[in-house]
Amino acid sequence: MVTQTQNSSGLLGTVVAVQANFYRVRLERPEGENSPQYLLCTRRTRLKKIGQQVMVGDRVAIEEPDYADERGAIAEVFPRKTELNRPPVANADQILLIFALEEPSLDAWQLSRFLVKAESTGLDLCLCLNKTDLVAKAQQQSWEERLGEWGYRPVFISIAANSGLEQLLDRLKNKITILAGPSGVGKSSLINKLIPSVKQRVSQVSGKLQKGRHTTRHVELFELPDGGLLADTPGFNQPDLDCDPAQLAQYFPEARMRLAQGNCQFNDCLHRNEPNCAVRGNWERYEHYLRFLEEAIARQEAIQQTRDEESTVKLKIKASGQHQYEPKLETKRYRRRSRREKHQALQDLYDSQSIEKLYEELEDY
Ligand SMILES: Nc1nc2c(ncn2[C@@H]2O[C@H](COP(=O)(O)OP(=O)(O)OP(=O)(O)O)[C@@H](O)[C@H]2O)c(=O)[nH]1
Ligand SMILES: [Zn+2]
Repeated sequence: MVTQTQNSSGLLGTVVAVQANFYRVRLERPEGENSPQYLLCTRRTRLKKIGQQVMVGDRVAIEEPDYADERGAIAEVFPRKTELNRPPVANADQILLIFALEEPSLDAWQLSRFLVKAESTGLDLCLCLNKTDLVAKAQQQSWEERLGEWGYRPVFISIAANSGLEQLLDRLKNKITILAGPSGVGKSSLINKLIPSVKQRVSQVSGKLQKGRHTTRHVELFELPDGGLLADTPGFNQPDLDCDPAQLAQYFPEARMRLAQGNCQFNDCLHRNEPNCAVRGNWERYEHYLRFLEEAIARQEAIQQTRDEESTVKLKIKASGQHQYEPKLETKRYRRRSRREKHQALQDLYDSQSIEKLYEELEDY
């Protein structure tokens, strides 16, 4: 447990953008009306030494604020409620998954894949369907019913027609939300709509933070007008399902509900052909489950195989270009020497006056 820092300023904030060694921090309680709301901070050496990373979404304590220059130093990172690696965001409360009803047409398989991926993070999930202006009411209702069977109650919006946005904003209030969804569904349009003032685009304030904007590792948090932060992530069309096959059923609300009502005969049931399975049945996405399961198993097997091969064989490429695996010879393992041991070795070399050896040692010291 990290205790509150002893720093005199008692200044707390949330990291809203990270780029290289700089962190843009939004202050919780700006000092005064004219003092800055954001400080560009570095990370204290002490944090580097203990390997404490700072992520977007982290709640931090700041030392030595320089309001004139809008600079500061992060002295402490508070324990995280949640932590996601891809995208790298700390303390996120939920994922806002956005799809369009048309342009591009809503595809059940693609939607299902994104839903499963989102469920696998363990964060809450809010599904939003955009572009209601492009479909007839009946089509919207049919999706509403269908998704209800899947276990989801989507928020229907039209950014173009300005509809449903109040309801959506309500779901985002005072939360850290990660925005995700395929290309072309309206993610950028939504950000522009919800955050009308360009000034609120937190990373635009600084040239330094702007550079990495469209790289996959770059995440920025946008401040919502009524409180709350929205993390923009790059669009992707086919999320990889890299989850544990045994966990997959937990990422389908329909399967979760069946497992809550009854048990499978076998504890390690994968819900395929096993006898007395509580999950197998006549529900629409059962075929999605089966296909994703095969994918997750294949992925796991491929990883295992690569590991096995790496540990026992090495790839040799012959002059003819032919690839051949050969058994690996036992590699000599070097034990990492402690600093004290290294120091002693240097002292010995110095004493023996072997200058060349001494230089060699100094290079990796
Ligand atoms: N008809 C209609 N078009 C919309 C709506 N919302 C967004 N669009 C349009 O959809 C297109 C794609 O919107 P973007 O906001 O760029 O989509 P995106 O999800 O950010 O796409 P990527 O940047 O590729 O990830 C644009 O031409 C928008 O004008 C809507 O509610 N109705
Ligand atoms: Zn089962």
